[in-house]
This record gives sequence, C-alpha cells and structure tokens, in this order.
Amino acid sequence: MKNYPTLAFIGAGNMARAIIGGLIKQGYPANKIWASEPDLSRIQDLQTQGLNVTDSNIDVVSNADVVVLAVKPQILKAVLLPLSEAAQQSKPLFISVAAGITSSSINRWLGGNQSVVRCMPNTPALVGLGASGLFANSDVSDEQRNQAEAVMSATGLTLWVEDEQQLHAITAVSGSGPAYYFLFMEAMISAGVQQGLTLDAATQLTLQTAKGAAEMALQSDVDPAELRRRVTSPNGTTEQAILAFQRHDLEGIVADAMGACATRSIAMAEELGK
Ligand SMILES: NC(=O)C1=CN([C@@H]2O[C@H](COP(=O)(O)OP(=O)(O)OC[C@H]3O[C@@H](n4cnc5c(N)ncnc54)[C@H](O)[C@@H]3O)[C@@H](O)[C@H]2O)C=CC1
Ligand SMILES: O=C(O)[C@@H]1CCC=N1
Repeated sequence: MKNYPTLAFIGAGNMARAIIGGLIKQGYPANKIWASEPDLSRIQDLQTQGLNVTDSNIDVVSNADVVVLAVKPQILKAVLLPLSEAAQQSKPLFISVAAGITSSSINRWLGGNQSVVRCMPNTPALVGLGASGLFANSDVSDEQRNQAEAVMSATGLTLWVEDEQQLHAITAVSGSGPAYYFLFMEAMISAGVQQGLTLDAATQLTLQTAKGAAEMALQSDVDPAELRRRVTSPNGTTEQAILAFQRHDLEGIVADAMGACATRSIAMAEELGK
C-alpha cells in the first residue's frame, strides 16, 4: 500500500485486534492507526505498539479516512446514532465487520449518503491468512473501494460480492468457519489423548496435520475429495474412519450447522437492523 489512509477502529476487541495485527505484520504504519474503546485501559497494549488510542468515537470519525466498525452487532445502532453529525461532515469510508447488520441500516443510522463497505472477515487475519467477503454500497467511490481492498487484502484473501445477501453464506463459510476447524482440532486432540498420546503430542500432530492438509489443498490442482481418496487405501485404516463419519452423516451435520449460522445472520439483520 503506497498511501496509507488514516485508519480507525471503533471497538478494539477480538476481530479488530486480528485485523490490526495482520496490518502491522504487513508493514502498515502503527501511527496511522487509531483505536477507540470506552475503557482506555483495555487498549494500553495497542498504545505501546505505537497505535493512537482514544475513548472518543466522534474524534476518530472526524479525523480518519477509513473507520472500521468492530463493535458487537447488538450495540452498533447505539454506537452509530451519536456519530451521524460528525460522519455527515467528514464523510469517511466506513467498513463494518458486524455480523448480520446491513449496509442500509448502517447508512441510515449515520444519517444517509454514507460510503459503507460491509465486510465479513475472520480471525486468521491476525496471521495474514484471513478471508474476507466484501460488499460496497452505491455511495462507495472507486478510490474508497480500492482503500477497503487495500486494508482487508493486507490481512489475507478478499472476495467482493455484488449481492449483499451473499454475506450471510460467507459468514457461514469463512466468518464463523475458523471455529468449526478449531472444534474439529479439539475433538482430534482429545481422541488422540484417549488413545494414549500425551496432550502435547496429540496437539502438535493435530495442528501440523490441519496445516499440512490446508496447504496441500491450496497448492493442489485436484479437489479436496480427490486428495481424501488418495489418503484412503481400500480396506485400510482411513476407510474405517471415513465410514464412521459417514454413519454419523458428517455432511448433513455440517450443512445443518452452516444453515443455522446463516439463519442467525439473517435473523440478526431483522432484529437489530431497525
Ligand atoms: N470474532 C470473530 O471471529 C468475528 C467477529 N466479527 C464481528 O466483529 C465485531 C466485533 O466482534 P468481536 O471482536 O468478536 O467482539 P469483542 O467483544 O471482542 O469486541 C468488541 C469491542 O467493542 C468495544 N466497545 C463496546 N462498546 C463500545 C463503544 N461504545 N465504542 C467503542 N468500542 C466499544 C468492547 O469493549 C470490545 O472491546 C462483531 O460485530 C462481530 O459480528 C466478524 C467476523 C468474525
Ligand atoms: O459469532 C459471531 O457472531 C461472529 C461473526 C462471525 C464470527 N463471529
């Protein structure tokens, strides 16, 4: 990124910190980043890293080129309503990472005619391996679109959608997705320990296997199903494990889980977007 926009985070919790960590690792100057939190003691560590910190959301909206909204969806409306006057004057680009909340709700709470990019990132942004879905409302200029792209691509893969509704599915796949893999890791570690491995050995082997499988799938020119078949020898060991997963309808479980996730995202838009 050549010209670093002044970037501000309203809410510096888990997701904001993952994005900030990814940006800093990519060389984004810490002194071009602001973090706003009601309790400054919670962001002292960010100040130590060279970020600017404040407890005034109005100040950051007035002074930043790009404002990342990273508070919980349940409080987003209450956080934005008092910012509309400052937003109308300074017209920054808003990037919201809040699950469920539509760009039109955000635009309305900010007084209208605001540039809003709605983004669904994920926490692997922290290690530069994030995956973000992005949608721009009609007020977003080409330059602002490039700014949003530059910020989020510093944390990993970006994918723009023209239909905002697709962000529900993106939430189910990649926004919440890391948690599914962590859950699977937890289950594998615990089963490894049950079979007599130490916790340390089971953890190391599970994590390296997850990393190796993901890296191999990324680098391969064949799909994951074919890679799975290549591990599964006829009448061998893997086959028994796969049959056990299939007896429990793993595919159906995953489809149910991701359906529930997207349904919650849609419901949050209705409950919280008014
Ligand atoms: N955690 C995740 O994996 C992902 C989270 N998201 C979205 O990111 C957003 C934040 O989620 P998390 O970081 O997990 O939550 P979090 O609770 O860790 O962070 C929210 C932060 O906002 C701060 N805050 C509360 N009131 C505030 C105010 N008035 N002004 C400024 N800051 C205020 C809180 O002190 C807290 O540090 C949510 O909208 C969530 O839907 C999106 C994708 C993935
Ligand atoms: O669980 C949540 O609501 C947030 C959004 C996607 C991941 N975490």
